[in-house]
Amino acid sequence: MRRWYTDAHFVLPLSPLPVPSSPSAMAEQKPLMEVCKGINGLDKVVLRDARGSSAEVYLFGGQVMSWRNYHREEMLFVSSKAIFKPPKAIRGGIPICFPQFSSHGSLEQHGFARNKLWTIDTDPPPLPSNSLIKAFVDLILKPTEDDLKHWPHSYEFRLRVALGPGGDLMLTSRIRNTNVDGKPFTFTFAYHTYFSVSDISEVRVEGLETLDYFDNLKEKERFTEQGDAITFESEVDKVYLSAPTKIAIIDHEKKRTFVLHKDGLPDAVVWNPWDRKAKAIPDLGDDEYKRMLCVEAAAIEKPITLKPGEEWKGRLEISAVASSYCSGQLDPQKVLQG
Ligand SMILES: O=P(O)(O)OC[C@H]1O[C@H](O)[C@H](O)[C@@H](O)[C@@H]1O
Repeated sequence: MRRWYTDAHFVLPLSPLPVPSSPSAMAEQKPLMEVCKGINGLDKVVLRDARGSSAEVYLFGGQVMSWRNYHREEMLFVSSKAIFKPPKAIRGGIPICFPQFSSHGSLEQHGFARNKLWTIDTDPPPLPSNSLIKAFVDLILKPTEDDLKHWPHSYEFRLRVALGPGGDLMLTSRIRNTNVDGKPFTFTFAYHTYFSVSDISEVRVEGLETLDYFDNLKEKERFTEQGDAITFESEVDKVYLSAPTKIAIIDHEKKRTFVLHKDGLPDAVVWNPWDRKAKAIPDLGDDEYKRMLCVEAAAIEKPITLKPGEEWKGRLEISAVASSYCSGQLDPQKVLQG
């Protein structure tokens, strides 16, 4: 594998560059993976595939901040008031909640991973030879001496962000216990994904019907969801337990369906702050709750425990498909072929 480094730029072709279809396509051809400056000079990695989909990952937070389809349409929501000043977490994209989801423990809300500067692994493990992935980056987070004072565990967290065939966004987290004192550690986790939606009142979530959930708005009391797809008309903050591996977010107005495929992440959080809470969140516009929905693949109810040397893996794949989507049909392949 070849690599180029310059002071301002770091470019890593992951496979032979695609053959452009025309001279203008040739002029537009850009590297599949590039490191450059984002908002407020923060470093970001840009991934692109040959057909024009892309993803942007900020090293601060290891946070995916953009995911665009072939038509260059943005799939993720980022608040217009988002603050890009470490160590404040950025409101939007896909913050990583680790080693604690929400306030389920003694650490700061959602743990510290979203407030840390991650590094790029310049020599990542290779993709499997049969992989269809065209562009990817591996980010790594390890504790500093100072971090160990707050959470006394050594770990290596490797986050792989990839663009799959069809422009899907693929996130793989591998967390390894590297403690040398023989001690296990326990954590909870979420991919806190902010989806961009046309109008929250026109959105339906399928796949969570009849599940049990903890309602964060009712002191985490346990309830059972009714049989209908989930729709939105007020604040929602629920942790659905043992959710299926596939969940669909159907945006009627945009005629778009997001299909989430999760693995190693049993739970799913659904959050929309609605009008009153949106006004109380300083880095969210008053009306922006209408254009966002968080559906978060997570491991919360049963925290993960790792002994030294053990590794945990949690994967999320998201595809965005045109909604000729049939209700109740959660297989993205069928949707694409339909
Ligand atoms: O404001 P943040 O710390 O980013 O948290 C935003 C939201 O995250 C999750 O979805 C939680 O379930 C909510 O209770 C929380 O309000």
